[in-house]
Amino acid sequence: MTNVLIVYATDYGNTRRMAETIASGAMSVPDTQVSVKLADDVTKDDLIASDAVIVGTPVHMGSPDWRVKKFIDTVCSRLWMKDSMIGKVGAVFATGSGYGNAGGGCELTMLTLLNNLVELGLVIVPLPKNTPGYHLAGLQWGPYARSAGEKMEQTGVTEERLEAARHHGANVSRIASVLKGHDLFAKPTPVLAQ
Ligand SMILES: Cc1cc2nc3c(=O)[nH]c(=O)nc-3n(C[C@H](O)[C@H](O)[C@H](O)COP(=O)(O)O)c2cc1C
Repeated sequence: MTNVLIVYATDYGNTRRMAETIASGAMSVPDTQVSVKLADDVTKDDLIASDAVIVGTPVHMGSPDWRVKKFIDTVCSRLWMKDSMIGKVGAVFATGSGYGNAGGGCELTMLTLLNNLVELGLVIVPLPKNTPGYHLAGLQWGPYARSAGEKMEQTGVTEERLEAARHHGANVSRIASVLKGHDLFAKPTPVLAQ
């Protein structure tokens, strides 16, 4: 069984909708168990039990939601210190209103999260540009869905903007199932470890 943990924060439900869509994509892969949790509720044990962690956030002033950052600083950091997450799989997603139609900081937001996941030693799953739905809601870093329309009217995340997210979940699960159980990264020698 491959355990996929999806962590997110939300105020208005857009990022939750995306999290649930990614979960449905992951669950479409046989032998996958998915847990979807608010960043505030995730424990150290949730992370240890996972084979893949997918972190999502609304874009807030060009950066991740503070609750996601709190999760990184309080829960992930303890495992970072112990090297407990090295070799698991990681991925990100985001929603935003995208003021100016140029993303409104979504790339910086996703890169910030990816940087945190790389710090943990996770193997990152990107979103290839030939993914169905990429042209509407994709970036190479992961799915990014606008929750507003051309005139900044609040449309919510529409169904067509969720297609890439569904594939992202399935991609992560498939990749985690292949990597799971393999100990591939170099280890410190006993001398260096002392
Ligand atoms: C405090 C705050 C700051 C925001 N800053 C940005 C921003 O910099 N760029 C952007 O595209 N959208 C921004 N938004 C819009 C949200 O990212 C967008 O509405 C998102 O889909 C909300 O997700 P949620 O429904 O999961 O809370 C901001 C929203 C709030 C509440």
